[in-house]
Amino acid sequence: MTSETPATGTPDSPAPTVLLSTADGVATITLNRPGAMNSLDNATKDLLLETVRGVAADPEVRCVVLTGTGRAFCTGQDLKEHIELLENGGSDALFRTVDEHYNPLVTLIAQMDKPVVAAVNGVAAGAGASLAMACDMRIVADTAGFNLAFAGVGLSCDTGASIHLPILVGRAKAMELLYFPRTVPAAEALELGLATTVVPADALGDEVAALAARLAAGPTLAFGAMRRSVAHSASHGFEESLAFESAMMTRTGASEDHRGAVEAFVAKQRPQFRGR
Ligand SMILES: CC(C)(COP(=O)(O)OP(=O)(O)OC[C@H]1O[C@@H](n2cnc3c(N)ncnc32)[C@H](O)[C@@H]1OP(=O)(O)O)[C@@H](O)C(=O)NCCC(=O)NCCSC(=O)/C=C1/CC=CC=CO1
Repeated sequence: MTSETPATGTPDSPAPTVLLSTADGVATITLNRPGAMNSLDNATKDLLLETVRGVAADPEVRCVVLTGTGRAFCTGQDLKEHIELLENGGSDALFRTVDEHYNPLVTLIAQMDKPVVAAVNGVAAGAGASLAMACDMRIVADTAGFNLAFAGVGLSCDTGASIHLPILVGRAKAMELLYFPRTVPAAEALELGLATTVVPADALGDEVAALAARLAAGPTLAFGAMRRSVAHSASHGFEESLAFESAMMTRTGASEDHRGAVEAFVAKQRPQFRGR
C-alpha cells in the first residue's frame, strides 16, 4: 500500500514542511524547506516530531528513511527564526526546544524498534548532522557533506552529537570537528566513518530504495532487538550486556519470524519475514 502527503501547495495552503510517504513497509520522511536549507523552525520541529512518533508507533512500517528536498539534508536550528525569538524573548524559553523537540526526536530515531536510514542528499549541519548520525546508516550523495556547526554559533552540541559522533569517528576526531566546524565532504566522511556509503547524487534515491526495501523485508523484531542490544552495550558493562543480549534472544526466539526462518532453513527454502 502506498500513501503520500501532498508535495506541492497553493498560496492558501502551502506545501507541508515535512512530507511522509509510505509504501511496502518503508516510511520516507522528507524535510521540505528547501529555501531555508531544511533548517528547523518551530512549526517544522513540531511536525517532524509528530511524524516520527507516528512511524515509530505504526506496526506496518518496518523501515524508516529520513531525507531532505533541495541541496540540504538539514541544517539544524533555523537561525533566522532563532535570532528573532532570541531578541524578543530571551534565551531560556527558546532553549527549551532542546527538551521539547530535539531530545524526543533523537530518542525516537535512535530507539524505535525498526531500522532508520539517513539518505543524506545534501549538507547535514548542526542538529541536522546529529539527526543523520542517530540513524543506523548514512547513505550519502557524493555532493553532500557534514558540518558540526554548533561552535560556529557559540553553542554546545545537541541532538545526540556527543553520543554518536565519537562512536562514529573516535573522540579525538570528534573534538576536532566540534571545535573547528567545516563541511566534511562525502569522500572524507566515508573515510572517517561518518558516511556508511557514498553514491553518485543521481543514484541516491534508487540506492536508498533498494536498501530500505531489503530492510523492510527483514526480521523487524530481530533488527529492533539488535538496535537495543548495541545501544545498551554502549553504556553497560560486559556481564550486563550479555544479560541484555540474552533477554533479546529470548524475545526474538518467541517470534513467528524465528520459527518460520528455521523451518525454511531446514526445508532449504528462502525465509519470508513478516516482522512479528
Ligand atoms: C555550511 C552551511 C550549512 C552551507 O553553506 P553554503 O552552502 O555556503 O550555504 P549558505 O550560503 O550558507 O546558505 C544558503 C542559504 O540558506 C540559509 N541557511 C543555511 N542554514 C541555515 C539555518 N540553519 N537557518 C537559517 N537559514 C539557513 C542561509 O542563510 C542562506 O540564506 P540566504 O540565501 O537567504 O542568504 C551553512 O549554511 C551554515 O553553516 N549554516 C548554519 C548551520 C548552523 O549553524 N546551524 C545551527 C546549529 S545549532 C543547532 O542546530 C541546534 C540548536 C538547538 C537548540 C537551540 C538553539 C540552537 O540550535
